[in-house]
Amino acid sequence: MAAAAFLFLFAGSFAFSSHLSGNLVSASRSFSIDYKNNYFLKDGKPFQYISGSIHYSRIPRYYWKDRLVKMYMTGLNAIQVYVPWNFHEATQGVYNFTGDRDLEYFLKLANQTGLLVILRPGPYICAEWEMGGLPAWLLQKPNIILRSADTDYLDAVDNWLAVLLPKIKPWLYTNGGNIITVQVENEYGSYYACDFNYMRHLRTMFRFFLGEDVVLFTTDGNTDKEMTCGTLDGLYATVDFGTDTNISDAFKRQRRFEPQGPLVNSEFYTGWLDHWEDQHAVVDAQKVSRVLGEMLTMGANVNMYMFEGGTNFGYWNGADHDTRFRSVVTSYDYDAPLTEAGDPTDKLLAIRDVIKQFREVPSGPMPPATPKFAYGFVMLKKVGNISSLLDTISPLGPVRSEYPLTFEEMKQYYGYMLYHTTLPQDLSEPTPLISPLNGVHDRAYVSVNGVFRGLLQRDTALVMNVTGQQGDTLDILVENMGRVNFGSKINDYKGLLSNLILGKDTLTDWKIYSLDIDGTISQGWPHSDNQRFLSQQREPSVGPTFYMGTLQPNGLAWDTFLRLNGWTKGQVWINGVNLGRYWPASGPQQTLYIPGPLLSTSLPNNITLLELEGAPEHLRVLFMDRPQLNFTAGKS
Ligand SMILES: CCCC/N=C1\SC[C@@H]2[C@H](O)[C@H](O)[C@@H](O)CN12
Repeated sequence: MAAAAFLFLFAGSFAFSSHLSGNLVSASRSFSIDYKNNYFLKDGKPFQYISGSIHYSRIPRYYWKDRLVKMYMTGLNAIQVYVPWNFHEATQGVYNFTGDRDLEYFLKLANQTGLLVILRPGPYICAEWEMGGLPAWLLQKPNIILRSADTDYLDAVDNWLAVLLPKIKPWLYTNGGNIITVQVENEYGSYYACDFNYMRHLRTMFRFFLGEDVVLFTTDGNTDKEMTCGTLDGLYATVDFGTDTNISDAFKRQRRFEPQGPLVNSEFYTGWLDHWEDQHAVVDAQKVSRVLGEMLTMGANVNMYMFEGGTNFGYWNGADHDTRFRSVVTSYDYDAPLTEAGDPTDKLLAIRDVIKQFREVPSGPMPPATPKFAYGFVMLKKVGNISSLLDTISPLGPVRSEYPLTFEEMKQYYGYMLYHTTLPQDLSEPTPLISPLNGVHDRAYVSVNGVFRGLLQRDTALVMNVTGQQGDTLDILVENMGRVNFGSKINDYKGLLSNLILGKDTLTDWKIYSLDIDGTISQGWPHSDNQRFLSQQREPSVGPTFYMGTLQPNGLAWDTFLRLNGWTKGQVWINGVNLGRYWPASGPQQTLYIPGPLLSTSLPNNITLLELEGAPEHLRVLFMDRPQLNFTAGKS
């Protein structure tokens, strides 16, 4: 970025850094490390933070204050917050800090609630978030080396940080705000690149925009290799570990890299994440509170990951790829002290009892769970299968290509894409349709002449049989199930990454439809032209099909949970808002959380479902007043 632009931005940020919300900064505010006495100093006095992770990107703005107050009433004095780059720059060069993306409003609410902030702006954040927070448009540059000194990557990072960091600077504690420390990158030691030029570049950028005073730190998993590649002079090294790690061993490892200074566990796991088809992860509350007490007794600073998990709305869930691709579920409940819906749990009460032994906990009642309502059953009706609705959801029509193009080549980064071609010859016998290079990313729903025939799936279903006649249509809907957010496979391209072979024929001459489902639904479809569907038959379909229904208002807009009993897998929208993926056929998640503020108290609430495989005969959905999981899902 041009030096003049930097200087302009720097001067600008300086002009605002001298005060915040009209209050001149008193000279005594400071937050630093006392290396002699091994603790943080806040305004010159010893300070131990007891913090909890909360992600504003996973909670509707309306509920931010509710969650923050509950965290404060638990006795926390700080929160830890990620900034997902792709949440704010989904399109390159277009920045969004409004509504549910209003970071500064979130910081202001935390400040008003009496909570300090440990900010983690990445640029990579992991977090079971799509591509670990990195924007998918980075993949436009073939062979880009993410999280490295790759110039294409660093150019994009510099442009992003030049927008984000000046917004953060006025919120630093020394400038009158509540941000006490700032993390650089995220568990970099776990990443294969181990590129110190990259980490030095980030350190330079953070210092340039945030100044010399703020405490910058790193967090790494608990092995020497991770600490070796993840740490850097000038960035205070911290560790992360859960209840099954020996605390002394963990902090001895931190001491090998920080012989002096405060002990810090930046991510003390209070629970864990869930993948589709896996068992629901839980962590024992008594174990969490006991280990927390042991660390606080040692004088350690602890951040509990997560304290409030929230939801992966829309397409924001991430994925893992160890032995195989595993997509993270829509709920980020994380078995955390506050549930996905922000309800206090016994785990929270146990943690509060521990914190009382170390600091004064605010007096007064813990705010109660938000009210939930069981609105009951709603009958849906079929709108039509995807192939019959392309005029509506793909108004620009197809891109023709000899061979398949990826989502990134089509410049659509999330959701679904339709690949259309025709059968090259008669197939009277079942003929294998195969992705020899495992190129289906991630799940493909295959139809012949509009009739659903089955699916292909990354890593686990590379072949299926097809029959038909020459010239029959072959429609393949490909779902991006969330980009890998950890490890070397985060450059996770989506779509049909390589050719499909049918029998001995390589399939060619594709029509590829970018699908703007979210944009179309947000403009009122299909409810806006429901005359067209009034006579719509009720019979369910198999294969990718839209359904619609209406939840009649009852004067209440309370939280509720959508149960899709008998449905298979798909996506759901309510009043145009994408609630996320459902997959009750696999679990463990069985319901989708619907925050009450998304509902209307007086107007019909529009429900739209994209069922990818098979709908139940009854076409019913159920609004319940509690979540449901199936604990039997997944491998034994
Ligand atoms: C064994 C893999 C460890 C990967 N690290 C994880 S899994 C859950 C958490 C979150 O992703 C968090 O964003 C990471 O920093 C640490 N962590």
